[in-house]
Amino acid sequence: MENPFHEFHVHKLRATLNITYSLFYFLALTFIFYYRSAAFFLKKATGVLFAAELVFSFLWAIKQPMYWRPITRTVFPEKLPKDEKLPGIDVLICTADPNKEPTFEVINTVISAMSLDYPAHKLSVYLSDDAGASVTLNAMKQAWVFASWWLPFCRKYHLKTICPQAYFQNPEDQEESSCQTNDMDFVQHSMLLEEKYEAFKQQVRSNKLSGDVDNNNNTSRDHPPLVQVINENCIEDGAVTLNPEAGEMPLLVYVSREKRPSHPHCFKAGALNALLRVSSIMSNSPYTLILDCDMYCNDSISARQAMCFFIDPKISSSLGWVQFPQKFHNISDTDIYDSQLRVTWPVYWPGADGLQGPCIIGTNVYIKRKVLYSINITTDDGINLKEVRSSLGPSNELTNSVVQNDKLNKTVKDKEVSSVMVQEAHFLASCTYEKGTMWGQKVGFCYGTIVEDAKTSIRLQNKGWRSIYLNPTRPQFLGSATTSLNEMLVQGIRWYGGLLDLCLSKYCPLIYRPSRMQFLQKMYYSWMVLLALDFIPVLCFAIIPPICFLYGIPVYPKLSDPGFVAFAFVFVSTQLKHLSDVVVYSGGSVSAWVNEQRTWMAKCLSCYLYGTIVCIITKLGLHEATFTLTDKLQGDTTNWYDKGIYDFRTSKMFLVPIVTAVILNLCCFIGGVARLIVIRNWDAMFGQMLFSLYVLVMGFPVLEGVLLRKDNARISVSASMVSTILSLLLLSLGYLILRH
Ligand SMILES: O=c1ccn([C@@H]2O[C@H](COP(=O)(O)OP(=O)(O)O[C@H]3O[C@H](CO)[C@@H](O)[C@H](O)[C@H]3O)[C@@H](O)[C@H]2O)c(=O)[nH]1
Ligand SMILES: [Mn+2]
Repeated sequence: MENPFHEFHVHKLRATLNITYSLFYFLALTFIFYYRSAAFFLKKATGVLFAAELVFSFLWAIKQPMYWRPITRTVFPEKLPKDEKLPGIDVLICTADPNKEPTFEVINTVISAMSLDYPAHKLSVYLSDDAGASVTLNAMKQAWVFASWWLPFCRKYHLKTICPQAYFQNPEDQEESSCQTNDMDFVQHSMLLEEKYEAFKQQVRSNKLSGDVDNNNNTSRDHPPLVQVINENCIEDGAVTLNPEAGEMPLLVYVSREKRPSHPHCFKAGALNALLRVSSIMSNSPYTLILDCDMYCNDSISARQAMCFFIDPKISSSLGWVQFPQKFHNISDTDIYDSQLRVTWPVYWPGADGLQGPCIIGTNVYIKRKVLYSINITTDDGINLKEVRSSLGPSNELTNSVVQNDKLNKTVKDKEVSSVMVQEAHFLASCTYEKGTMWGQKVGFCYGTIVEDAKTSIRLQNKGWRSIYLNPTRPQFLGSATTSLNEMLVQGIRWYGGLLDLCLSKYCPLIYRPSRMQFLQKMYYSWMVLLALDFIPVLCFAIIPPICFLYGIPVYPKLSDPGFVAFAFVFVSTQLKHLSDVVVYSGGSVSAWVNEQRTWMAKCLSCYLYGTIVCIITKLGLHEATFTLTDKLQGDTTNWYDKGIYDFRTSKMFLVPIVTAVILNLCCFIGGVARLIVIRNWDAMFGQMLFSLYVLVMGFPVLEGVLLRKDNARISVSASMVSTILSLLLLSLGYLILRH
């Protein structure tokens, strides 16, 4: 074999089918344009529809390259060199609010990262706590004690489920491990650990109850920096005692950067940059693993898997990051909101991998440290010290470590972090440190956005850094997905609004200069940042054809007209393509496909629409961008989600466009069919009738929520009223415009 560590496979058949499909689709679109421009001046309605079709086609076109070279990868971590030869890794984890992000879960993420199968002296774990909460700090200390028992257990039995909470909650995971070892010793050891785990859990919980007072919102926005190395020296007596035979443990550091109301804190990017600096002067590993606090390591092997690429001399010099997918532990069977983003991981991201590499998605990603320090890819010949210093800021320690790191894999790994170092770390975590430096611009994660991951990726890929996507069968990381309509919409507005905002800046992938991105890769990135604009065609298609149907105005060719075929092809094949993405490539069922269609329509009509609006008013300076954390506490919302019933308890504003579209189509469908029965021009109106019917089928849960349901998660009467009034307004407006 040519390459010992990894290999990849281009799905040639899939690619060929996709390219052929794109070609036919393109021809159909061309015909539609021809048809529309011929009839352009004849009717008012088709003019707007034509515009919507143009936007639709453009968005379709920029998405296509993602289908043209899908690749999947396999790694052989067992062939990696000996442990001494492996480079160090710093795990950087962020948390921001102990009330929305349960401390015990955050701590489980930390422990799972400490338990990665990697030499302990080459692994360091840093937690950034933006709230500066003492509960979190205390929990870290307790975690250290518990880890002193947990880590040897994981090592001894080569545990895969290295996150304690997951291990003790899922009996199958324990069984799987015991099958591997199959001995009494293991069972006893596991029971001992369970006792320690329960005690640890109680301790963290009771701490939280007594510690609530000091975690109000004020302290979270206004607190001094605090950096503390967690080890046996800072442990007070507790319910669990330290394991005297723990063996070597990874370095564990708690970092709470300084926050002051007068200083912008730049959300997660600010937190990560502080972690980058602090970790630089301590462990200074050449690689980092970025994790959200709600994403635990679900397997111990990911670090070695990532190294299979970084260590390969053929690709390592231009490889910036290795991205793993975001998978979730709280997905129900029906997954009505497509919370798992089903198609993204087996279809889109392998496609992006074939085009010089996927975007960073903020978590589950191994990034080469030097990439983030903006040291040019090509600088083999010396670094300009002065330049480095002026961009990194006044700390000499930091400059030195960065330069060292770049020269060779000289991981100065001294477990004894000196007090001088800790003092310097406080300086690096202060909120004035970045003043006058390049942090957030050319160094570290980018500021001025709420999607720091996408913006940073665009910057780095334009500089020529490549990336790799690895999607192993066993999910390496599991997180908590948003499982209520409200959470999903709030998160969606943040994502898609934030992405669109990039497109209206110099970071727009199509115009960014200078750029080393290839053309198809630019298209992939444009597709991503322009996702929100899908709402334009969907909104138009949901309103214009049905209203015209009601008033008997044809907007599509007659059924007997050959032109009908082009429209029918586009509509039907779009559905079939998506169906095949869901069923053939993502292992979903037909009902999963229906759910995805529904979710997509709901997203278009609310989060894409509002994301665009928020983006525009932010650009106009009428609104300040904020990072609204997702709620990781699963209250009674989970119940509805698990039962597969839509939970419509969200703001009226989000619901109204969705409900209006469905009510409008219902009215138009009933009225239109009545008219058809009288006038009998089926031939001319067939397309429109079918289209409205489709909207109604997809919108059925909405109709149910308005008309049939009596529970408290139904669509509120007021939302239904507003939507009905709005539909009537649209119908009257349509009447005025179309019939006069
Ligand atoms: O001021 C902040 C805000 C957020 N976070 C952390 O950022 C992470 C992501 O926040 P979350 O509420 O979980 O948002 P998600 O929408 O789930 O995050 C997704 O989207 C983000 C970009 O919008 C990416 O950064 C994330 O990696 C990606 O998982 C969490 O660990 C937070 O603690 C901070 O540390 N400081
Ligand atoms: Mn999250």
